[in-house]
Amino acid sequence: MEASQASLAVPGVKQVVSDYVTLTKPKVQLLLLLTTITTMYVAGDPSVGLVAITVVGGFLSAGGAGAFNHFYDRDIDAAMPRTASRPVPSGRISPRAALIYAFALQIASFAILWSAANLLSACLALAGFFWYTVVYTVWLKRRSPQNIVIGGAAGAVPPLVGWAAVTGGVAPAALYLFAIVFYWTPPHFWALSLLMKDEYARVGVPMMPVVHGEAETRRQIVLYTLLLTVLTLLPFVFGFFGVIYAVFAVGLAGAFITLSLRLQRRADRKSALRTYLFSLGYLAVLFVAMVLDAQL
Ligand code: HEM
Ligand SMILES: CC(C)=CCC/C(C)=C/CC/C(C)=C/COP(=O)(O)OP(=O)(O)O
Repeated sequence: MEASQASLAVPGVKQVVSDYVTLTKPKVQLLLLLTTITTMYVAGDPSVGLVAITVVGGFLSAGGAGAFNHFYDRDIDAAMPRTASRPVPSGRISPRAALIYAFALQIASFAILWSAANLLSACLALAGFFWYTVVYTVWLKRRSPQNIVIGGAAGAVPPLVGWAAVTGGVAPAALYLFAIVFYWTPPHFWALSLLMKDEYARVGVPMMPVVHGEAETRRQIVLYTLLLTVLTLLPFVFGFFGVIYAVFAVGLAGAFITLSLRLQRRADRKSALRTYLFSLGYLAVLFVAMVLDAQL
């Protein structure tokens, strides 16, 4: 009896490991790291070892940032059904442990990137960590509907980390890749926020549909998708990428614009979900297309 009570109270090793992995937002990491890896092959001809080290460093930094977000947002996460069962609000991991873990991961990231890649890539990852934790999570998320636009810059840092790891610098082309993720983030998140509006409203987080309404959010999604389209075509116009990239960029942009216009016209949840899901594939395919273009 006592033993079974103890096993109820103390989470098993599997649960603990799974919770600490959850703190790093692993699914989001897959796409963040895809942009890092593909950028590395656009920037040059990195060794497999350097790519592996950069992936580990990037994972630790973004994972630390995710853990900090779980720590800081535990009050609002506890009040939203989507997030209530996360490790910290559900009590399986203490806030203190999550905070220590967050900084430990970022310190490990800095040490690994600095020693095995270079100081610039380590500093850029640290800047991404700072932007996502302090600027987005602490400062803007609960204050302004522009939280995604400004705070979203953190998620655009991984290509800079990858570029710096390979070349030791940040060329204008790397800033293009940064800008692409930067302009992609608002349509990605705002489409999803249309589905989560009531939850955000309940906890007082001023996301776009809560503050400016759903119609304005759908309009902004179309606007940013158009800006993103122009931006993604510029590298072709300036000769940085060739025809392979252009074919993918035009095809992807056509589909993204079609979906965002349909979302505006139909104003239903299904279209919002489709636009959000497409945004994930859009970014992945666009970055892979860059590698194909650069290598073929
Ligand atoms: C401020 C910027 C961003 C915000 C607020 C945001 C927000 C979200 C939210 C709320 C979800 C729903 C799933 C969840 O609850 O975790 C999500 C999913 C996702 N996001 Fe973002 N996102 C941002 C930027 C990015 C960036 C830069 C990337 C990668 C380049 C990314 C990749 C993903 C992926 C892959 C998913 C799907 C994860 C899953 O299926 O659980 N996001 N995002
Ligand atoms: C280089 C570096 C360190 C980059 C870090 C970038 C990073 C971790 C981006 C994650 C984006 C994301 C999932 C935001 C959701 O936060 P949210 O708090 O709005 O969503 P939630 O309500 O699901 O917690």
